[in-house]
Amino acid sequence: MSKLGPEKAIHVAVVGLGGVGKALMEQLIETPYPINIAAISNSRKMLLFTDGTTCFNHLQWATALDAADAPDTNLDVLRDALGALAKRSTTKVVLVDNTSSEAVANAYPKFLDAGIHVVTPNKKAFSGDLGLYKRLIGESGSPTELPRGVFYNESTVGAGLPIISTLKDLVNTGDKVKKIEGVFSGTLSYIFNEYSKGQEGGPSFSSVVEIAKANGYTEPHPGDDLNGADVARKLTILSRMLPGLLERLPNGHVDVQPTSLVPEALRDANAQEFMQRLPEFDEDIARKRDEAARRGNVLRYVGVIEVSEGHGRVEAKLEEYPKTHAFATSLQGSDNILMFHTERYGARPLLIQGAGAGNAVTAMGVMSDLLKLF
Ligand SMILES: NC(=O)C1=CN([C@@H]2O[C@H](COP(=O)(O)OP(=O)(O)OC[C@H]3O[C@@H](n4cnc5c(N)ncnc54)[C@H](OP(=O)(O)O)[C@@H]3O)[C@@H](O)[C@H]2O)C=CC1
Ligand SMILES: N[C@@H](CC=O)C(=O)O
Ligand code: NA
Repeated sequence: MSKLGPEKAIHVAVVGLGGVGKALMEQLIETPYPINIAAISNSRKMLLFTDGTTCFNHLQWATALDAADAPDTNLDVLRDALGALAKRSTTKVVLVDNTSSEAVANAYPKFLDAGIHVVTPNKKAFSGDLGLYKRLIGESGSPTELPRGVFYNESTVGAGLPIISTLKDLVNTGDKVKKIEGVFSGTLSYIFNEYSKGQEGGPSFSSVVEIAKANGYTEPHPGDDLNGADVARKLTILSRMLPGLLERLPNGHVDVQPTSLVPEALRDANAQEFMQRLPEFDEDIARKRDEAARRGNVLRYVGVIEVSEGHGRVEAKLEEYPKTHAFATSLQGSDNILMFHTERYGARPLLIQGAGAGNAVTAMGVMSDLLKLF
């Protein structure tokens, strides 16, 4: 329980109020830690409370945003307002990005340079352009007036599960990570956990995808999960944290070519058309499931990162596993399972398992990152 008084309150701007953003607002309202909401925004509207004169009622944020005549969601306006607040405040100012927007991700360096901290479940900045990533980790950039902000991104891999923090701890304490393998997608885990239960006559693939979407596991466009891009992003995020891996990969950078489960005809479909037309392709994937079942196996979508003497490998693929394998027996719902094979955890890997997608658990990871700033 926090004993911190209101004078210790950190200032938090919440950008993105979809599934994760709404769950975060609930946790911000409930928390005993002192937090001032400095701004809220979705893709259409933004409300700023950085001038200290607005009395913001946390409980009515949705009504306030809906009612607002505030069409400006300009990130420079937000950065300037938060930057000014950072200059005059004795406590920290934080941008929380709960979008999957590349535009917001691209703006992080400007926020960090203005002394604003960044907390986010958005994977784009840490898995996209290497130049942007180098700016984020401070390998490039120019001197700043205020001390540079720091970023926390626990929920970018395994939602609230302590994956990023564990990997940081392993690396920072000098352990040598040799291999990370597991099921990295909550959506694909849910889909194959449920789908493998049935055989001929079981649930259709598209109906299971529909439930994963309704449960808040999927990306805003479910094709981003089914084409393996989301797993590839998570593998890239972890790979970039692993000393010595990049130089062992072909061309010196992570280039995951994930197996895609998206039918060719739906490759360019928008989210709505994608979901409408997915049932047309149910038979193709049912055939794969039934063939695996006849061999006594189940389907699982897995990721592997390997670093060995002179060699590196990063892969995302659909594999068959015997029904007795841990990936077949121990996973339920949207579970992720990650195994860290390291020098110290030699004989038996360090294992992390639990819900790897869902609004509440993702918001919990974001919230836990925010609490690191007190
Ligand atoms: N759901 C999960 O289990 C997990 C999600 N994540 C990540 O969390 C993030 C959010 O996911 P989720 O909540 O499911 O997504 P949603 O689609 O439910 O919500 C996204 C929100 O972002 C807003 N938005 C989009 N673009 C902008 C922009 N340029 N400026 C301001 N707001 C914007 C949207 O506005 P509007 O309402 O106007 O459309 C919406 O409120 C994603 O990056 C996802 O990868 C990470 C781990 C797990
Ligand atoms: N869509 C993602 C959400 C978490 O990153 C997943 O299913 O794993
Ligand atoms: Na995590």
